Order: sequence, then C-alpha cells, then structure tokens
Amino acid sequence: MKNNILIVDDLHPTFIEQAGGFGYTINYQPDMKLDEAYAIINNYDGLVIRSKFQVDRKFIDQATHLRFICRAGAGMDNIDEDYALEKGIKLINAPEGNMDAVGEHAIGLLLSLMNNMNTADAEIRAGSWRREENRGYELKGRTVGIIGYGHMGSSFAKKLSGFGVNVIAYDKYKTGFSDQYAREVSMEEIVKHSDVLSLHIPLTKETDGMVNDEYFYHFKKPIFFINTARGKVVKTSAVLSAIKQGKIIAAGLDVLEVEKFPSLAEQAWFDELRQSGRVILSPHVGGWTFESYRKISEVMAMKLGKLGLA
Ligand SMILES: O=C(O)C(=O)COP(=O)(O)O
Repeated sequence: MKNNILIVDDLHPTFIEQAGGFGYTINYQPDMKLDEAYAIINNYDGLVIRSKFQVDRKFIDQATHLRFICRAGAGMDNIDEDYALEKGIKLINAPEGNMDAVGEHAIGLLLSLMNNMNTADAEIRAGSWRREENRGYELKGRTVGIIGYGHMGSSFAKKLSGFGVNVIAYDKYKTGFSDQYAREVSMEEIVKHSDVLSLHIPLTKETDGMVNDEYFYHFKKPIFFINTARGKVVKTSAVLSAIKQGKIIAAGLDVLEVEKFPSLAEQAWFDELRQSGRVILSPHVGGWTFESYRKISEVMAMKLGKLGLA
C-alpha cells in the first residue's frame, strides 16, 4: 500500500489538505487526459474524478491497486459501479456538496420559465417593450411533481417550501420518504396532477432515454418541465414535440442528451432547440457553484476519513 491518490479533475484544495492529514500522498493533475491517467493508475490506491472521462472496465482492470474512487460530485454514470464493486473498490460520491446548488438552479429555471425571462430580456435588447406577451404565471397554488427523491429531489422540494405549492414526489426505488416538503405518490398521481415536472434521477441503463414521446403523452395538464439531472434520460426531440403539442408549456434544461460543442451543434434537434423561445438552457452548471466547489471537497474528505483506509 502506497496510500496515494491521483486527482484528475479540478478540485478545491480542502480535500488535498485533509487527505494529506489522513496520511495520503496526493498527485494533483487537474488537466490529465484519459490515456495519461491510464498509463499510471496501476501505481495508485485512490482516484478522484469529476466527469471528465469514463472509468470503465478497461480502466478498472488497469488499476490493479486501486482501493477507492471518489466522484467529486453526485452522478456516478461515468464509473462502471458494478465492476468496481466486484473488484472490491470502494466508491464515494458527494451529492451533499452540490444539492443546494442543484435545488436553487432548478428553482431559477422554473421561475425564469414562468415569467418569460429569457424572451423578455431578448426582446428588450432587440428594442421591443412588450408587456402583455410577457405576462407571467405564478407558482403559488400549483402542483410540482418531482421524479427521484434523493439528495437533489429533496433539496428542490425543500427550497419550494416558501412558494405555497403542493409538492408531490415519486421515487421508484424508495418508499416511506414523505416529509414536510413533499408527499410521496405513485407515478399515476404525478401524471395526473403535476403542473411542473422536475427530474432528479441518475442516468442508468434503465433511465437512458426513459423520457420519450410516450412519457409526456400521458400527462393530463400542460407542464413546465425541468431537467437538472442527466441529459441522456430525456429525448430532446420528445421535449420539442411536446412543446409543439402543448403538452409542455416551456422547458428548462441544464443538461442535454449531447453536451458541449461542436458535437451539440451537430445534433438534428439543435437548431429547433436553440430557436425555441420556450426553452431555457444552461451548460450543465446546476451543481457547479462557487460554494459547491468547496462543499464537494469537504464532503469527500469527510467520507474518505470515515473509510479509514490510510
Ligand atoms: O455532480 C454531478 O453529478 C454533476 O452533474 C456535476 O458534474 P461535474 O462533476 O461538474 O462534471
């Protein structure tokens, strides 16, 4: 055992300081590429990564001494979790570090959609002052449906508590989670009652492409749709069709099926998406704030300390 950790992503220094205190030697390489990490990973006990590359079977097979992987964030979809666990590698993530960021970002997208902030802003910049066309809707009195009631879903629910809304939540893998912020319901009830739908589920084999044309078809009321979870859970073409059919009033998307340029611009749906006044986009920054940068590091260091592997 060398008690050393390779960090391949940008990370707040508090993790480095604290892990050093536990007795680990740190190699901090925030710009390291996959092939460079692959070449040296067999010398390390620990790996810290955000989402920059896939820690797949091949990588794990190469990491012959790896004892733990810290995912500096929430989503574990860039790590072959089953294979890592099979190999006895411990996994740590830190959703507690960016749950406030995601909850607030989802609220921001929702209020912006309901008040036409994107179009109103663009119109004024273009020289037009239109009040009636930019009249907003109120959140108060509406039913907000949350899919997935983990750290992110419950953070969003908590932040909604001052708005006078009825918050209902469905989580396929959890029961008995009703709390003061949300009432646990079936998927049927989400579909029947929601005025707002917000996704807070991970990307897995099961959820990949889950939100398709059929998914929106069943909703009884026109909805405001928010995705701060994972882009690949949602077919963008289905969001665009649902907007055209009036099933979705407007959509706030922090994550997309394909992210980053130039590949995003090459998607068949991109032109329609970017021209739609009924969509607000942000570049996967829901969980990425000045505060979460530090909190993620603190949470990971705390969890690593508890593992007591050094
Ligand atoms: O924490 C998460 O799951 C996120 O989506 C944040 O992604 P990132 O680590 O900033 O690439």
